[in-house]
Amino acid sequence: MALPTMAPQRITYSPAFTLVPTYECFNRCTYCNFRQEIGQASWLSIDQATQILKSLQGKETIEILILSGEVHPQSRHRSTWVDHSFHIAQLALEYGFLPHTNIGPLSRLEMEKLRTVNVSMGLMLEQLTPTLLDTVHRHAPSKDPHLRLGQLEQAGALGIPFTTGLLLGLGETAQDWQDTLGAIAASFHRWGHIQEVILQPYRSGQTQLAPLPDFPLDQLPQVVAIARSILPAEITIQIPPNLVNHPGILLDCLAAGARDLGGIVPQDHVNPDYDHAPLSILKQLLANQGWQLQPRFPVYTPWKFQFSQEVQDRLDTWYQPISPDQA
Ligand SMILES: O=c1nc2n(C[C@H](O)[C@H](O)[C@H](O)CO)c3cc(O)ccc3cc-2c(=O)[nH]1
Ligand SMILES: C[C@H]1O[C@@H](n2cnc3c(N)ncnc32)[C@H](O)[C@@H]1O
Ligand code: MET
Ligand code: SF4
Repeated sequence: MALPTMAPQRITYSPAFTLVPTYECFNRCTYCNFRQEIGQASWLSIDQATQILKSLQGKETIEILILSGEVHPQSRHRSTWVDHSFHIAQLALEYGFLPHTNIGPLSRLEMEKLRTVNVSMGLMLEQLTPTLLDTVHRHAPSKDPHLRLGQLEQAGALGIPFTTGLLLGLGETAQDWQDTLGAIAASFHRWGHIQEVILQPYRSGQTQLAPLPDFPLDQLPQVVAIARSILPAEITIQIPPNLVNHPGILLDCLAAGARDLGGIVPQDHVNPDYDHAPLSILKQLLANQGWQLQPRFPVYTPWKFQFSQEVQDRLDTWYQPISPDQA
């Protein structure tokens, strides 16, 4: 008798493109390969953004990921920076894409403004332990864990679909992983807004202020298993395949409960030294183990959230109405 064949399990990714309002950043996270010194980088102009968005139309891109260096909350340039990020997201919507913004911690008013032009937003919690404020985050006020946890709460109170995550390998302990994951789970239980948690292994690059040893990739499947046991089932665990560039470990992470590969982008601006493998290679690798790689939107359950009319109209163009004979 033939054994019943298992239907292939779905693994998702987001066909994305990253736009960077500015690489200038007032923080100095010692591991960052993205930031540039203030006054040394030009900002992305609206004209440049328009050209890029036009060139992406009609291809596979769905999500425009807006990642930025940060302007100090008390700087007189702060509102210019927030407004600029707003206009880039608005432009992305106009050109037919679904924007997701992660530009650092925001005041309530700033978050309320940006939500009107984003389908989801994000901020990595990194790690909850305050000890990192004496080491890698000594000169990064935005990485205060209380400030960042407050952002999860603020996004929850505002009902914004949210992505967060852990940066692994900063000098934290296994207990710190559990504490950070526990705090994310607690915020989700209060508000129900966290859709995915990224487990991002630190990988060194060419331009960080102070290199750290790489996070030992062979420990990642164990971290995925811990995360799966702490996080509610509604939260998807995401791992970046360009940083987890060892096929056996990538598959072990899926076996341990990771179900998403995040934004697959032509160029990862945060980790410019780690290109993504071609999609066809990833698809085949996963298919060999009975996993089916499929694109997804940057918001998982849009019917659970309220959006601005502008965002809702754009979402409606992507979500095909279900016809009565399909229902
Ligand atoms: O390609 C990347 N996408 C990154 N993404 C995007 C992510 O992979 C997903 O595409 C989006 O969250 C959409 O759901 C982030 C999103 C966040 O909210 C916070 C941090 C990151 C970090 C990265 C990153 O380093 N590289
Ligand atoms: C956008 C997110 O990218 C992550 N990030 C910043 N620098 C690195 C690096 N060298 N390796 C991996 N992730 C990094 C941080 O977690 C930040 O919040
Ligand atoms: N500056 C933001 C943060 O660290 C997002 C980009 S990091 C490369 O949260
Ligand atoms: S990780 Fe983000 S906050 Fe830290 S220096 Fe880089 S751009 Fe700035």
